[in-house]
Amino acid sequence: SKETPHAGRSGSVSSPPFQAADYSQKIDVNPPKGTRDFPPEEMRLRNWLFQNFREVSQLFGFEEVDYPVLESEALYIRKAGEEIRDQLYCFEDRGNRRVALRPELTPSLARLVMQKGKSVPLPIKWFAVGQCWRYERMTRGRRREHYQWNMDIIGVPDVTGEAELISSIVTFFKRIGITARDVGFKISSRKVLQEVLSFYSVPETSFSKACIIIDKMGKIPLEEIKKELNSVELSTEAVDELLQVLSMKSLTELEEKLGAAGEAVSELKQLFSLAEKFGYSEWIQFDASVVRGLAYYTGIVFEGFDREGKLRAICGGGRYDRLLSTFGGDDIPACGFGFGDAVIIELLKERKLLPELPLEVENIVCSLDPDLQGAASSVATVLRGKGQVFKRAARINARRLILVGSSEWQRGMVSVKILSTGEQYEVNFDELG
Ligand SMILES: OCc1cccc(Br)n1
Repeated sequence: SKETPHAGRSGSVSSPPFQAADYSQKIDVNPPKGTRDFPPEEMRLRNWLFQNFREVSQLFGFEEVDYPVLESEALYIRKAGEEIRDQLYCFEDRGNRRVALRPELTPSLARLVMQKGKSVPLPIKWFAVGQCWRYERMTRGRRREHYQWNMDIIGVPDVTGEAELISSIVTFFKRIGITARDVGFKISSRKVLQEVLSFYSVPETSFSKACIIIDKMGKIPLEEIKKELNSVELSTEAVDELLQVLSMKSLTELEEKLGAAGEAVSELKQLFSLAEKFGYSEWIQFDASVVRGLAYYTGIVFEGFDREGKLRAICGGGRYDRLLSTFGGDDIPACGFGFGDAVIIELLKERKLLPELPLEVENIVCSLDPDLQGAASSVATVLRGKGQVFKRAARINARRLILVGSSEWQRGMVSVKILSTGEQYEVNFDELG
């Protein structure tokens, strides 16, 4: 572009604070790699999905919160080798601060809970729907942003928290036509892992790293998994024992292995018993291989999966009782889940359950005479004032066409045409509402 010298206040010439637009090159009209636009039709589907997220959250008595998309990078610097850390969308801002586009919402929630301290009575029940980011090499062509629905309960130490969270997700699935034949929840507890590793006096510092490695099972070769577990101080014997336990799919089998006295088995049994009471037993199954890929989980973990096995996990969550202390705060028991906006839409498409969301319009107001534009505006304003929603374009399936014609207007009347039936009648302008 032609550089126009910018005479600063002192009159000296400095380089312009910005490059003037260069109109010789057409800009790339696509959004940045890995991101999406939401034109009207896609936006209606997104609003429908988020409305269901919000209504279910409020049905369970949760309050909506939100946080900045941009957070201090420090919130996400965990040393457990998580994928989310490797893909952090981070940079140094103009104030030389290390910042990141949030890859998840839970650390922001923990920060806000710490900020609020004792001013917020427990239990806290908050939900959020927020855009989250990752910077992934586009080789895999995966998205770099998605919207995540989160529900979190802070201050409830027992598994009633997790039971309620799973119930809220089941409620959501039912509202949008998904049944237990389409989707299930694999449920386990990181205390299973902890109890096995404690038999082999594996250092506590290896626990989170071991969880992250195990979460890669099925994604990388088993030999690689074993090697990585050895590298975080698990003996070959401990690894073999662990892999054997992780293959368990029955609580009875687990109880035979670990005994009934430990927290892992007792909490899982309590959760399955509560599931009976909530009426969602058919949706859940024990699966010891579920550990989830976030370092801070400390107890029950769960993930929603599609029973046809075609899609990635639909949602996931669990208990994270020690997240606040990793930020220097006092620990408060907590559990929560994240539910992305992409896989669920893929599932609805698969199951032919996408909702029909035509643009709905009540009225189109149309003046038949250029001199009646003002009158048409008065009619539109009255209709709007009465909560009527209308759009002027003729290509949308409005219910009524309000015609402001000269002869009728002189009699204080407007014509109303019901587009679906063709029925037409006159209405006194003063009685429009
Ligand atoms: O599920 C992990 C994740 C985090 C941020 C953005 C996207 Br897309 N995916």
